[in-house]
Amino acid sequence: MASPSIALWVAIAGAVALLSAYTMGAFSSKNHMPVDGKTVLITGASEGMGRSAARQLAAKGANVVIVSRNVSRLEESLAEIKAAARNPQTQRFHYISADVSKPDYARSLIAEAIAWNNNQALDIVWCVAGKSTPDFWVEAPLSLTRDQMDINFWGSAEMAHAIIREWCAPPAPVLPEPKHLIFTSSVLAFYPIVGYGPYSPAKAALRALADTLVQELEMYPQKVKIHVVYPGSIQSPGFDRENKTKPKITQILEEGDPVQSPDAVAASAINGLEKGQYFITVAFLGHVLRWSALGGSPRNNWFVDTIMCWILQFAWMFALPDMFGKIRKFAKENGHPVNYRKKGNNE
Ligand SMILES: NC(=O)C1=CN([C@@H]2O[C@H](COP(=O)(O)OP(=O)(O)OC[C@H]3O[C@@H](n4cnc5c(N)ncnc54)[C@H](OP(=O)(O)O)[C@@H]3O)[C@@H](O)[C@H]2O)C=CC1
Ligand SMILES: CCCCCCCCCCCCCCCC(=O)[C@@H](N)CO
Repeated sequence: MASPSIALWVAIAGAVALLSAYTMGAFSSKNHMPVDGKTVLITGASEGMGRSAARQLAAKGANVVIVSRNVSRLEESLAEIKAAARNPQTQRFHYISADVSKPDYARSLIAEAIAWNNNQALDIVWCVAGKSTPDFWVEAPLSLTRDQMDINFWGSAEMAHAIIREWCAPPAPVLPEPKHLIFTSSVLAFYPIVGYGPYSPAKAALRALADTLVQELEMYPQKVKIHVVYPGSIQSPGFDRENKTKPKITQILEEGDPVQSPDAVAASAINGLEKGQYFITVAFLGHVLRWSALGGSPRNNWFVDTIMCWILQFAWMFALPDMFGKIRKFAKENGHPVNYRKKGNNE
Protein backbone atom coordinates (compact mmCIF):
# COMPACT_ATOMS: atom_id res chain seq x y z
CA MET A 1 0.00 0.00 0.00
CA ALA A 2 1.83 3.08 -1.25
CA SER A 3 1.43 6.21 0.81
CA PRO A 4 0.87 9.48 -1.09
CA SER A 5 4.31 10.71 -0.03
CA ILE A 6 6.04 7.72 -1.64
CA ALA A 7 4.10 8.32 -4.86
CA LEU A 8 5.21 11.94 -4.75
CA TRP A 9 8.89 10.97 -4.34
CA VAL A 10 8.65 8.50 -7.20
CA ALA A 11 7.10 11.19 -9.39
CA ILE A 12 9.85 13.66 -8.48
CA ALA A 13 12.59 11.08 -9.10
CA GLY A 14 10.99 10.25 -12.45
CA ALA A 15 10.81 13.91 -13.41
CA VAL A 16 14.48 14.44 -12.46
CA ALA A 17 15.51 11.35 -14.46
CA LEU A 18 13.53 12.54 -17.48
CA LEU A 19 14.92 16.04 -17.19
CA SER A 20 18.49 14.76 -16.99
CA ALA A 21 17.95 12.35 -19.89
CA TYR A 22 16.51 15.26 -21.87
CA THR A 23 19.33 17.65 -20.99
CA MET A 24 21.90 14.94 -21.74
CA GLY A 25 20.55 14.83 -25.27
CA ALA A 26 18.91 11.42 -25.06
CA PHE A 27 15.90 12.61 -27.09
CA SER A 28 17.65 14.84 -29.56
CA SER A 29 19.64 13.37 -32.38
CA LYS A 30 19.95 16.55 -34.44
CA ASN A 31 23.28 16.85 -36.22
CA HIS A 32 24.53 20.36 -35.47
CA MET A 33 27.36 20.17 -37.99
CA PRO A 34 26.33 18.36 -41.17
CA VAL A 35 29.26 18.28 -43.62
CA ASP A 36 27.84 16.50 -46.67
CA GLY A 37 28.49 18.79 -49.64
CA LYS A 38 30.14 21.41 -47.40
CA THR A 39 33.72 22.66 -47.76
CA VAL A 40 36.09 22.27 -44.81
CA LEU A 41 39.57 23.80 -44.49
CA ILE A 42 41.75 22.07 -41.93
CA THR A 43 45.28 23.02 -40.90
CA GLY A 44 47.80 20.50 -39.61
CA ALA A 45 46.09 17.75 -41.59
CA SER A 46 49.12 15.98 -43.05
CA GLU A 47 49.78 14.01 -39.84
CA GLY A 48 48.21 12.99 -36.55
CA MET A 49 44.72 13.93 -35.49
CA GLY A 50 44.27 16.56 -38.25
CA ARG A 51 44.80 13.92 -40.90
CA SER A 52 42.34 11.56 -39.20
CA ALA A 53 39.77 14.33 -38.91
CA ALA A 54 40.16 15.24 -42.60
CA ARG A 55 39.69 11.61 -43.63
CA GLN A 56 36.62 11.16 -41.41
CA LEU A 57 35.03 14.37 -42.71
CA ALA A 58 35.66 13.19 -46.29
CA ALA A 59 33.89 9.94 -45.42
CA LYS A 60 30.91 12.04 -44.30
CA GLY A 61 30.79 13.81 -47.66
CA ALA A 62 32.82 17.00 -47.15
CA ASN A 63 35.04 18.73 -49.70
CA VAL A 64 38.35 19.14 -47.89
CA VAL A 65 41.28 21.54 -48.16
CA ILE A 66 44.26 20.45 -46.07
CA VAL A 67 47.07 22.78 -45.00
CA SER A 68 50.55 22.21 -43.61
CA ARG A 69 54.17 22.92 -44.67
CA ASN A 70 55.64 19.70 -46.08
CA VAL A 71 54.32 19.11 -49.63
CA SER A 72 55.18 15.43 -49.99
CA ARG A 73 53.36 14.64 -46.74
CA LEU A 74 50.41 16.73 -47.93
CA GLU A 75 50.26 14.74 -51.17
CA GLU A 76 50.38 11.45 -49.35
CA SER A 77 47.73 12.57 -46.89
CA LEU A 78 45.48 13.93 -49.66
CA ALA A 79 45.53 10.57 -51.45
CA GLU A 80 44.36 8.86 -48.26
CA ILE A 81 41.63 11.46 -47.68
CA LYS A 82 40.42 11.19 -51.29
CA ALA A 83 40.21 7.42 -51.01
CA ALA A 84 37.82 7.81 -48.06
CA ALA A 85 35.35 10.03 -49.95
CA ARG A 86 31.66 9.24 -49.58
CA ASN A 87 30.73 10.53 -53.05
CA PRO A 88 33.96 10.28 -55.08
CA GLN A 89 32.17 11.64 -58.17
CA THR A 90 31.22 14.98 -56.66
CA GLN A 91 33.56 15.61 -53.71
CA ARG A 92 36.69 17.70 -54.27
CA PHE A 93 40.01 17.75 -52.44
CA HIS A 94 42.94 20.13 -52.38
CA TYR A 95 46.07 20.92 -50.43
CA ILE A 96 47.84 24.21 -49.80
CA SER A 97 51.31 24.45 -48.32
CA ALA A 98 51.56 27.23 -45.71
CA ASP A 99 53.34 27.97 -42.45
CA VAL A 100 50.73 28.99 -39.86
CA SER A 101 53.35 30.49 -37.56
CA LYS A 102 53.98 33.33 -40.02
CA PRO A 103 52.26 36.71 -39.53
CA ASP A 104 49.41 37.37 -41.97
CA TYR A 105 49.53 33.89 -43.52
CA ALA A 106 45.78 33.39 -43.38
CA ARG A 107 44.33 36.00 -45.75
CA SER A 108 46.03 34.76 -48.90
CA LEU A 109 45.46 31.14 -47.83
CA ILE A 110 41.71 31.73 -47.49
CA ALA A 111 41.60 33.60 -50.83
CA GLU A 112 43.29 30.66 -52.53
CA ALA A 113 40.89 28.18 -50.93
CA ILE A 114 37.83 30.23 -51.95
CA ALA A 115 39.09 30.51 -55.54
CA TRP A 116 39.54 26.73 -55.64
CA ASN A 117 36.04 26.31 -54.15
CA ASN A 118 34.47 27.90 -57.29
CA ASN A 119 34.43 31.24 -55.45
CA GLN A 120 32.10 29.87 -52.79
CA ALA A 121 32.69 30.71 -49.13
CA LEU A 122 34.22 28.04 -46.90
CA ASP A 123 31.76 26.43 -44.47
CA ILE A 124 34.02 25.07 -41.74
CA VAL A 125 37.55 26.00 -40.68
CA TRP A 126 39.37 23.75 -38.22
CA CYS A 127 42.75 24.89 -36.84
CA VAL A 128 44.65 21.75 -35.84
CA ALA A 129 48.27 22.69 -36.62
CA GLY A 130 50.22 22.83 -33.38
CA LYS A 131 53.44 21.71 -31.80
CA SER A 132 54.87 20.99 -28.38
CA THR A 133 58.51 20.89 -27.31
CA PRO A 134 58.36 20.08 -23.61
CA ASP A 135 61.02 21.55 -21.33
CA PHE A 136 61.38 23.37 -18.01
CA TRP A 137 60.18 26.91 -18.50
CA VAL A 138 62.96 28.50 -16.43
CA GLU A 139 65.81 26.37 -17.77
CA ALA A 140 64.82 26.58 -21.47
CA PRO A 141 65.52 29.72 -23.48
CA LEU A 142 62.58 32.10 -23.51
CA SER A 143 62.60 31.99 -27.31
CA LEU A 144 61.09 28.50 -27.04
CA THR A 145 57.94 29.96 -25.46
CA ARG A 146 57.75 32.59 -28.22
CA ASP A 147 58.04 29.92 -30.91
CA GLN A 148 55.30 27.84 -29.27
CA MET A 149 53.11 30.94 -29.07
CA ASP A 150 53.69 31.63 -32.77
CA ILE A 151 52.39 28.29 -33.90
CA ASN A 152 49.93 27.30 -31.18
CA PHE A 153 48.29 30.65 -30.47
CA TRP A 154 49.06 32.92 -33.44
CA GLY A 155 48.59 30.09 -35.94
CA SER A 156 44.91 29.93 -34.89
CA ALA A 157 44.42 33.62 -34.06
CA GLU A 158 45.51 34.76 -37.52
CA MET A 159 43.10 32.27 -39.09
CA ALA A 160 40.23 33.29 -36.78
CA HIS A 161 40.74 36.97 -37.55
CA ALA A 162 40.83 36.44 -41.31
CA ILE A 163 37.97 33.94 -41.62
CA ILE A 164 35.56 35.76 -39.28
CA ARG A 165 36.17 39.00 -41.20
CA GLU A 166 35.35 37.05 -44.36
CA TRP A 167 32.20 35.42 -42.96
CA CYS A 168 30.89 38.45 -41.08
CA ALA A 169 31.70 41.37 -43.39
CA PRO A 170 28.65 43.61 -43.96
CA PRO A 171 28.07 42.31 -47.53
CA ALA A 172 28.51 38.63 -46.55
CA PRO A 173 25.20 36.73 -46.78
CA VAL A 174 23.14 36.00 -43.66
CA LEU A 175 22.43 32.28 -43.92
CA PRO A 176 20.18 30.02 -41.83
CA GLU A 177 22.97 27.48 -41.29
CA PRO A 178 25.94 28.58 -39.15
CA LYS A 179 29.58 28.55 -40.21
CA HIS A 180 31.92 26.71 -37.83
CA LEU A 181 35.34 27.78 -36.55
CA ILE A 182 37.12 25.13 -34.51
CA PHE A 183 40.25 25.59 -32.40
CA THR A 184 42.41 22.72 -31.16
CA SER A 185 43.71 23.36 -27.65
CA SER A 186 44.77 20.76 -25.05
CA VAL A 187 43.57 19.58 -21.63
CA LEU A 188 46.67 21.46 -20.43
CA ALA A 189 44.61 24.65 -20.93
CA PHE A 190 42.47 23.44 -17.99
CA TYR A 191 45.30 22.09 -15.85
CA PRO A 192 48.85 22.80 -17.01
CA ILE A 193 51.57 20.51 -15.65
CA VAL A 194 55.28 21.14 -15.18
CA GLY A 195 57.35 20.48 -18.32
CA TYR A 196 54.77 21.99 -20.68
CA GLY A 197 55.54 25.59 -19.60
CA PRO A 198 56.61 26.72 -23.10
CA TYR A 199 53.36 25.27 -24.57
CA SER A 200 50.39 25.43 -22.18
CA PRO A 201 50.11 29.27 -22.10
CA ALA A 202 49.44 29.31 -25.86
CA LYS A 203 46.74 26.65 -25.56
CA ALA A 204 45.15 28.48 -22.60
CA ALA A 205 45.21 31.71 -24.62
CA LEU A 206 43.09 29.97 -27.26
CA ARG A 207 40.45 29.31 -24.62
CA ALA A 208 40.35 33.00 -23.64
CA LEU A 209 40.12 33.97 -27.31
CA ALA A 210 37.23 31.54 -27.88
CA ASP A 211 35.39 32.76 -24.77
CA THR A 212 35.70 36.31 -26.11
CA LEU A 213 34.64 35.39 -29.63
CA VAL A 214 31.44 33.60 -28.56
CA GLN A 215 30.41 36.92 -27.01
CA GLU A 216 31.60 39.11 -29.86
CA LEU A 217 29.92 36.96 -32.52
CA GLU A 218 26.54 37.58 -30.87
CA MET A 219 26.79 41.08 -32.33
CA TYR A 220 26.90 40.05 -36.00
CA PRO A 221 23.87 39.12 -38.09
CA GLN A 222 25.78 36.21 -39.68
CA LYS A 223 25.89 32.99 -37.67
CA VAL A 224 29.31 31.62 -36.72
CA LYS A 225 29.71 28.86 -34.14
CA ILE A 226 32.97 28.62 -32.23
CA HIS A 227 34.21 25.30 -30.83
CA VAL A 228 37.34 24.31 -28.92
CA VAL A 229 38.63 20.73 -28.88
CA TYR A 230 40.75 19.77 -25.84
CA PRO A 231 42.61 16.50 -26.48
CA GLY A 232 44.76 14.65 -23.96
CA SER A 233 47.74 12.60 -25.13
CA ILE A 234 47.49 11.53 -28.79
CA GLN A 235 49.69 8.76 -30.23
CA SER A 236 50.82 10.91 -33.19
CA PRO A 237 54.12 11.66 -34.95
CA GLY A 238 54.15 14.93 -32.97
CA PHE A 239 53.82 12.97 -29.71
CA ASP A 240 56.82 10.81 -30.62
CA ARG A 241 58.84 13.97 -31.28
CA GLU A 242 57.81 15.71 -28.07
CA ASN A 243 58.68 12.65 -25.99
CA LYS A 244 62.33 13.11 -26.95
CA THR A 245 62.61 16.28 -24.86
CA LYS A 246 59.92 15.55 -22.29
CA PRO A 247 61.25 15.79 -18.72
CA LYS A 248 60.91 12.63 -16.59
CA ILE A 249 58.73 14.39 -14.03
CA THR A 250 56.31 15.35 -16.82
CA GLN A 251 56.08 11.71 -17.87
CA ILE A 252 55.37 10.76 -14.26
CA LEU A 253 52.61 13.37 -13.90
CA GLU A 254 50.89 12.49 -17.18
CA GLU A 255 51.11 8.74 -16.57
CA GLY A 256 47.42 8.64 -15.62
CA ASP A 257 46.34 9.98 -19.01
CA PRO A 258 45.61 7.09 -21.41
CA VAL A 259 47.15 7.77 -24.84
CA GLN A 260 44.51 7.77 -27.61
CA SER A 261 44.91 7.08 -31.31
CA PRO A 262 44.56 10.04 -33.71
CA ASP A 263 41.52 8.29 -35.22
CA ALA A 264 39.80 7.96 -31.84
CA VAL A 265 40.47 11.61 -30.94
CA ALA A 266 39.19 12.84 -34.31
CA ALA A 267 36.06 10.66 -34.09
CA SER A 268 35.27 11.85 -30.60
CA ALA A 269 35.88 15.49 -31.55
CA ILE A 270 33.57 15.20 -34.58
CA ASN A 271 30.95 13.57 -32.37
CA GLY A 272 31.08 16.58 -30.01
CA LEU A 273 30.82 18.96 -32.97
CA GLU A 274 27.77 17.11 -34.27
CA LYS A 275 26.19 17.42 -30.83
CA GLY A 276 26.73 21.17 -31.01
CA GLN A 277 29.16 21.31 -28.08
CA TYR A 278 31.26 24.41 -27.44
CA PHE A 279 34.12 22.94 -25.38
CA ILE A 280 34.79 19.42 -26.62
CA THR A 281 36.74 16.91 -24.54
CA VAL A 282 37.50 13.55 -26.09
CA ALA A 283 38.18 11.23 -23.13
CA PHE A 284 37.23 10.78 -19.49
CA LEU A 285 40.22 12.70 -18.06
CA GLY A 286 39.39 15.50 -20.47
CA HIS A 287 35.78 15.67 -19.25
CA VAL A 288 37.02 15.72 -15.66
CA LEU A 289 39.51 18.51 -16.30
CA ARG A 290 36.89 20.52 -18.21
CA TRP A 291 34.45 20.28 -15.31
CA SER A 292 37.23 21.08 -12.85
CA ALA A 293 37.99 24.37 -14.59
CA LEU A 294 34.83 25.58 -16.34
CA GLY A 295 34.61 29.06 -14.76
CA GLY A 296 32.55 31.44 -16.86
CA SER A 297 32.78 29.53 -20.13
CA PRO A 298 29.44 28.63 -21.77
CA ARG A 299 28.13 25.18 -20.80
CA ASN A 300 27.38 22.24 -23.08
CA ASN A 301 24.68 21.09 -20.70
CA TRP A 302 23.50 23.07 -17.66
CA PHE A 303 22.36 20.11 -15.60
CA VAL A 304 25.31 17.73 -16.07
CA ASP A 305 27.99 20.45 -16.15
CA THR A 306 26.72 22.14 -12.97
CA ILE A 307 26.61 18.94 -10.93
CA MET A 308 29.98 17.73 -12.21
CA CYS A 309 31.73 21.11 -11.68
CA TRP A 310 30.53 20.99 -8.11
CA ILE A 311 31.80 17.45 -7.52
CA LEU A 312 35.18 18.18 -9.14
CA GLN A 313 35.95 21.03 -6.75
CA PHE A 314 36.05 18.38 -4.01
CA ALA A 315 38.22 16.07 -6.11
CA TRP A 316 40.96 18.71 -6.20
CA MET A 317 41.39 18.31 -2.42
CA PHE A 318 42.93 14.92 -3.21
CA ALA A 319 44.35 15.48 -6.69
CA LEU A 320 46.44 18.58 -5.92
CA PRO A 321 48.32 17.15 -2.90
CA ASP A 322 48.98 14.03 -4.98
CA MET A 323 50.46 16.01 -7.90
CA PHE A 324 52.54 18.31 -5.67
CA GLY A 325 53.66 15.27 -3.66
CA LYS A 326 55.08 13.68 -6.83
CA ILE A 327 56.91 16.88 -7.80
CA ARG A 328 58.45 17.35 -4.34
CA LYS A 329 59.52 13.72 -4.15
CA PHE A 330 61.17 13.98 -7.57
CA ALA A 331 62.96 17.19 -6.60
CA LYS A 332 64.23 15.64 -3.37
CA GLU A 333 65.71 12.69 -5.25
CA ASN A 334 67.16 14.63 -8.18
CA GLY A 335 68.34 18.01 -6.93
CA HIS A 336 68.55 21.18 -9.02
CA PRO A 337 66.59 21.04 -12.32
CA VAL A 338 69.71 21.96 -14.29
CA ASN A 339 70.91 18.41 -13.59
CA TYR A 340 68.00 16.51 -15.07
CA ARG A 341 66.95 18.65 -17.99
CA LYS A 342 66.97 16.30 -20.98
CA LYS A 343 69.87 16.47 -23.40
CA GLY A 344 68.91 17.26 -26.97
CA ASN A 345 66.83 20.27 -25.98
CA ASN A 346 67.67 23.30 -28.05
CA GLU A 347 69.72 25.79 -26.10
N1 LIG B 1 49.84 14.82 -29.50
C1 LIG B 1 49.31 15.15 -28.34
O1 LIG B 1 49.52 14.49 -27.34
C2 LIG B 1 48.41 16.35 -28.23
C3 LIG B 1 48.28 17.27 -29.26
N2 LIG B 1 47.43 18.34 -29.10
C4 LIG B 1 47.26 19.31 -30.18
O2 LIG B 1 46.50 18.68 -31.20
C5 LIG B 1 46.92 19.12 -32.48
C6 LIG B 1 47.34 17.92 -33.32
O3 LIG B 1 48.38 17.26 -32.68
P1 LIG B 1 49.08 15.94 -33.31
O4 LIG B 1 48.05 15.05 -33.86
O5 LIG B 1 50.02 15.46 -32.27
O6 LIG B 1 49.89 16.61 -34.52
P2 LIG B 1 51.26 16.19 -35.21
O7 LIG B 1 52.38 16.90 -34.53
O8 LIG B 1 51.36 14.72 -35.36
O9 LIG B 1 51.03 16.86 -36.65
C7 LIG B 1 51.07 18.25 -36.75
C8 LIG B 1 50.52 18.71 -38.08
O10 LIG B 1 50.60 20.14 -38.13
C9 LIG B 1 51.43 20.54 -39.22
N3 LIG B 1 52.21 21.70 -38.82
C10 LIG B 1 53.16 21.77 -37.86
N4 LIG B 1 53.69 22.98 -37.82
C11 LIG B 1 53.06 23.72 -38.77
C12 LIG B 1 53.20 25.04 -39.22
N5 LIG B 1 54.08 25.90 -38.67
N6 LIG B 1 52.40 25.47 -40.24
C13 LIG B 1 51.52 24.63 -40.81
N7 LIG B 1 51.34 23.36 -40.41
C14 LIG B 1 52.12 22.91 -39.41
C15 LIG B 1 52.28 19.31 -39.53
O11 LIG B 1 52.74 19.28 -40.87
P3 LIG B 1 54.13 20.01 -41.34
O12 LIG B 1 55.16 19.67 -40.33
O13 LIG B 1 54.38 19.47 -42.71
O14 LIG B 1 53.82 21.49 -41.40
C16 LIG B 1 51.29 18.20 -39.26
O15 LIG B 1 50.40 18.05 -40.34
C17 LIG B 1 48.03 20.12 -32.21
O16 LIG B 1 47.48 21.42 -32.16
C18 LIG B 1 48.55 19.74 -30.84
O17 LIG B 1 49.14 20.83 -30.16
C19 LIG B 1 46.70 18.52 -27.99
C20 LIG B 1 46.78 17.64 -26.96
C21 LIG B 1 47.66 16.51 -27.00
C1 LIG C 1 40.44 16.36 -10.19
C2 LIG C 1 41.39 16.48 -11.28
C3 LIG C 1 42.32 15.31 -11.50
C4 LIG C 1 43.65 15.79 -11.98
C5 LIG C 1 44.53 14.73 -12.59
C6 LIG C 1 45.70 15.36 -13.25
C7 LIG C 1 46.31 14.55 -14.36
C8 LIG C 1 47.11 15.40 -15.31
C9 LIG C 1 47.21 14.80 -16.68
C10 LIG C 1 47.75 15.74 -17.69
C11 LIG C 1 47.67 15.18 -19.08
C12 LIG C 1 48.45 15.99 -20.03
C13 LIG C 1 48.23 15.61 -21.46
C14 LIG C 1 49.05 16.48 -22.35
C15 LIG C 1 48.55 16.55 -23.75
C16 LIG C 1 49.30 17.56 -24.58
O1 LIG C 1 48.76 18.59 -24.88
C17 LIG C 1 50.72 17.30 -24.95
N1 LIG C 1 50.97 15.94 -25.24
C18 LIG C 1 51.18 18.23 -26.02
O2 LIG C 1 51.17 17.71 -27.31
